[in-house]
Amino acid sequence: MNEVQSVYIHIPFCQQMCHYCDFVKYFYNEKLATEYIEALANEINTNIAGTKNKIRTIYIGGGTPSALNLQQLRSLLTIIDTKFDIASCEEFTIEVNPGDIDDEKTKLLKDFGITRISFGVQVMDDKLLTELGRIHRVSDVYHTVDLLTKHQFSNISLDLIYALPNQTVDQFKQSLDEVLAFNLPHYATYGLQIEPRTVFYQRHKKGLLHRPSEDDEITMYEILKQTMKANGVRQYEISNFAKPGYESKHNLTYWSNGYYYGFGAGAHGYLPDQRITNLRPLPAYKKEAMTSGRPILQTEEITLKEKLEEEMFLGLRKIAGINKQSFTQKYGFPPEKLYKLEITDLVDHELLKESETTIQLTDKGMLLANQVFEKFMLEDSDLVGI
Ligand SMILES: C[S@@+](CC[C@H](N)C(=O)[O-])C[C@H]1O[C@@H](n2cnc3c(N)ncnc32)[C@H](O)[C@@H]1O
Ligand SMILES: C[S@@+](CC[C@H](N)C(=O)[O-])C[C@H]1O[C@@H](n2cnc3c(N)ncnc32)[C@H](O)[C@@H]1O
Ligand code: SF4
Repeated sequence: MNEVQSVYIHIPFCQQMCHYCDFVKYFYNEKLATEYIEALANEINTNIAGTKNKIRTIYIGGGTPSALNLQQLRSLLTIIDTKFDIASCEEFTIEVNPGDIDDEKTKLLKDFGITRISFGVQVMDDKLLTELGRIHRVSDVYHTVDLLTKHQFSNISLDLIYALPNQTVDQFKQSLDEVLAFNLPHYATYGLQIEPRTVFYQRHKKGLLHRPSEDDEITMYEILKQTMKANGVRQYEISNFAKPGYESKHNLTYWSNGYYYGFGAGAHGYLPDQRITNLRPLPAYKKEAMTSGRPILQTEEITLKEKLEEEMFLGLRKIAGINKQSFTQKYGFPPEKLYKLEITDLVDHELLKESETTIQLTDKGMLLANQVFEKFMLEDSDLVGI
């Protein structure tokens, strides 16, 4: 599909700075956030002509979109509602942090046609939450699930992080059982990454972070996969699990190498053959968004070589893997034409499995995904004669 399917909108404000997080975010401040929504409106209006444009998915992420106050949320949703046809949109997600929404905010989200909530829980243990620098507590999780249910939100995705400092395998199991008891249709579960520019990174460098062993992390991932399966929540991506029909359509745009707009500070977009990265610092973003409406840090042309590499890295993240026929339709030749040796080698090492129709990661391949993806990097000379 050669058209833009999705819209991502970034809200870079949080009530807290979690110790592990390096996404684009600032402490929430009412004035700053109001100015930001104005800048965002200008960026969207400059880049999207007309009104009620058809789009398959919209995702408001952050930062913490639910940190905005009622008026700011209303302004944001009004801009989106003017520019995009929400009624025909297949999935409209907003990220919500536990304890951040009340009756009024939840009703507003419902009234504006939001269909999916991505809920940032991380772990069901007050001590571990405190150590992560989170401000919510387990009781907030229960309260927010009740509120969402009361307002008839049923398409909820819950985020967990595992392999946290001081977390045992048993504690992880307990968190998993507790969130599965909510019986939600979607769970995203990430192994903790230690990112530069975070408190955890500094502690890690000083040897002060007590992370679980690699074996424990692998055990947690295996428990995760087994427990989800036993509960009828199917793995459809390395870190994502859903009941049938609830796979995230927005994220599937990313993993299918589809096109999307990215609006807001630090957001990235992928438009036909161009990757666009927005300015990250808030003052620079605001200034440019208010003047030119194009607050862009860089625009990169995506060459065929990069497109093919990304098709493989992103496609293999999906449990369904790469469909050879779809690949051939898109590029005019099958993946084996370019990657025959690599595929054979990875199959021999039990990192990939190949059938007539698909190429997929094995369970072992999922644990070593980055090593697999590396093998699909190309040299310009590989494309000669293609
Ligand atoms: C950037 S956050 C935004 C959503 C929301 N503010 C929250 O905190 O849940 C999106 C998700 O990324 C994941 N995440 C962020 N930093 C991470 C890290 N260093 N390692 C693993 N997962 C991380 C968390 O699960 C989080 O829910
Ligand atoms: C880590 S994912 C979590 C998705 C969630 N588990 C779900 O299934 O809905 C979401 C985060 O990725 C980042 N993100 C997603 N799309 C983005 C884009 N186009 N530009 C910049 N950041 C993006 C945002 O920080 C967002 O909070
Ligand atoms: S994890 Fe979420 S709430 Fe915490 S700092 Fe990152 S974006 Fe903000």
